[in-house]
Amino acid sequence: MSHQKGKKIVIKIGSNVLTQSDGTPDRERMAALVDQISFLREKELQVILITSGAVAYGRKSFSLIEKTDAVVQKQILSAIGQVELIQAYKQLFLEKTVPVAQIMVTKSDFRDRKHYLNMKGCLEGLLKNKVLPVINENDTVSVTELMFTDNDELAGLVAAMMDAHTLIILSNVDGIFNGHPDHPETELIERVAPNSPSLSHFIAASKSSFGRGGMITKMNMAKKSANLGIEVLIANGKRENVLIDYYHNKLKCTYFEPGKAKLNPKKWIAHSDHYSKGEVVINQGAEKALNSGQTVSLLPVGILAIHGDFIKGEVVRIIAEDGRKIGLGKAAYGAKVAQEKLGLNNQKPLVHYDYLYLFDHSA
Ligand SMILES: Nc1ncnc2c1ncn2[C@@H]1O[C@H](COP(=O)(O)OP(=O)(O)O)[C@@H](O)[C@H]1O
Ligand SMILES: N[C@@H](CCC(=O)OP(=O)(O)O)C(=O)O
Repeated sequence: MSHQKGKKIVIKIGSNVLTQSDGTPDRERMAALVDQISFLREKELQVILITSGAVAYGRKSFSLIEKTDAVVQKQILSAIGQVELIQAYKQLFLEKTVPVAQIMVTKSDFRDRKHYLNMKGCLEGLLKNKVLPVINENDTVSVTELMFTDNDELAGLVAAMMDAHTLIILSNVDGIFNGHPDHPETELIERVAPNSPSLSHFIAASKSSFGRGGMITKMNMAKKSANLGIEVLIANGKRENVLIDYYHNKLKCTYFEPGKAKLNPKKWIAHSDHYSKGEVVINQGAEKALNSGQTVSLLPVGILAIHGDFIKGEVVRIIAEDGRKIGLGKAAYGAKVAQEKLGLNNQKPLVHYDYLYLFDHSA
């Protein structure tokens, strides 16, 4: 693995990496990671940081005085903790003369193309100006269904959006093990080839004390990102010199080999399942054509039904006759026009090939 100048790396740090076992902030660990990120920047790699820890920091710095609803509690703690978290990063990066910027996002910011491009433009501007973007989910407004599964999902979305070369997920384990990491006989899975079968049977539902999603989301997100051409490493952020070892290609971790990179616009579509506004049911002929490996767009002649409402530019879910989810695509026109063209020949594609993403059923 060589590290070209300008290589874009997204690094995600989990809550557990930044806290000690009793939940108090682990300043030493944060300082060590700040040093290492600064080292990568000195080597002229571009880094985007996704960091969890707001709730954990808030919990340790503030005690609620009134009986408060659990959801509001989390909102309060994250709002309080985020200030502490970013303050701690700012102070430490200042010592390294690295300017930082705080970016708080919600799932809806990935919902439409406009928000998405605005966010991307801002991050690109920051990188160009050599500012380190420090991203976290805006937990004060993201509750229940508006939430990302966790920051691993957010990190995958950001890596795809920014066309990153590498995504490094730092947790409190060395990677994915072929059993529970606490069992002595389990071994670290060091390499995962593109399109290899799911590893979910190895993963216990347990998660670390402050984590939200657990290893399953990390694995799903890592596979998806690798299929989009991004190399993904799940590694132990508590390990000394984890990022330096990454730089010197000697990191012990789970490495997801990147698949062949696909066309760029497809990356945001691949991550848009939750945001799709409508469904397009296609016939068997259309399904076969789309899966043929050829450059095929989705034409109205192969569409059996349109469900839900969507406008031009929004993402639609593509469904087989028997209800299987086949893929996602950006609609070239809205649901109303699509209804009129249903089953007709010689019509403009509803989803152009460049904006069509088919699910990989091995993931
Ligand atoms: N097969 C496995 N390999 C590695 N970790 C596993 C496995 N099964 C369960 N886990 C658990 O997943 C946890 C990491 O996920 P999570 O709690 O979400 O961390 P983070 O806070 O870093 O996002 C580990 O601490 C570990 O206990
Ligand atoms: N936005 C939350 C992050 C929640 C989360 O995803 O945590 P983790 O599983 O540790 O990455 C916080 O800062 O506390």
